[in-house]
Amino acid sequence: MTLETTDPDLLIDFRGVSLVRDGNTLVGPVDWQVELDERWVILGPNGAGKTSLLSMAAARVHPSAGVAFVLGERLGRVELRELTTRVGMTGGREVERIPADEVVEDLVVSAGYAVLGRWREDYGAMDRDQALNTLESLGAEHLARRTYGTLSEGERKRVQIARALMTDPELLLLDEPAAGLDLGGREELVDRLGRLAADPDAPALVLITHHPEEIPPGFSHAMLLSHGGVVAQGLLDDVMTAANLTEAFQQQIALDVIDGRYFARRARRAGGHRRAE
Ligand SMILES: Nc1ncnc2c1ncn2[C@@H]1O[C@H](COP(=O)(O)OP(=O)(O)OP(=O)(O)O)[C@@H](O)[C@H]1O
Repeated sequence: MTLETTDPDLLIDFRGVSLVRDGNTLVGPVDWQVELDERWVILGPNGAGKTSLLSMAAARVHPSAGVAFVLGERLGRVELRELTTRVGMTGGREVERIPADEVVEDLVVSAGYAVLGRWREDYGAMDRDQALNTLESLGAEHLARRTYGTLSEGERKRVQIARALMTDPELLLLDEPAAGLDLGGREELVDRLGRLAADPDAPALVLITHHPEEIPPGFSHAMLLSHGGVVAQGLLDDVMTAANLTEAFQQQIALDVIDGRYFARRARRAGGHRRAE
């Protein structure tokens, strides 16, 4: 591949990509390729550069250095706005601007028109059906007539994902979708995202999380970031090791895999074991 072209099977093709602000490198240089049917998780401590990397994949910002293709278009050579409608993203600033009195169905259906808090008369029956189907796929169809402000945090997260899916994006980026959820809400969301990951018609997925417990079953690849650099990336099982997590989080981490899920904790020092009575 030349600097001007990318493999058509790659939805994200980053080569030596960095994002620099005020002289500080927030992330990079990163080489990263995401294929059509891949489901990626990006994991790393606070400030590692996860959101910075995702904002370039979302075509929200241009890289400061390197060559970046998103959905076959080279960032810097294409109007970012042309790409943003093809990439769904949740967890960005837009979420804070959702009016409390917005009806859930309207919120989801209006995604196709990239508007917030504005109900248009000309949404067709097909749009409404698609919105209800999308809500249903996330187990949220019963919330369709509720106002957004009355929803629990877990319900809001599912509605936000439904809104992001409404435009049939080719790539869906989820920035900490389980943040702020209680145990039940987290497990419900992990289950829904696992089903999305298993759906062959679903877009390619990239999910940011701080916690291995939040990686849904069916995710295929992972990238571990620390201090703006890549600690490891590749197949999920190869990347999710105690040694890699220990390096990324700069403390001794022990890791268990139970029912295809990862559970991490700080490793006990020898002799430090106390049994619960
Ligand atoms: N516009 C900016 N100017 C300067 N520094 C920035 C800017 N945006 C982010 N940073 C810094 O860049 C680093 C990476 O931020 P980023 O939000 O990408 O990390 P993150 O891994 O998503 O963190 P978190 O897990 O806490 O959300 C942080 O140290 C942050 O303070």
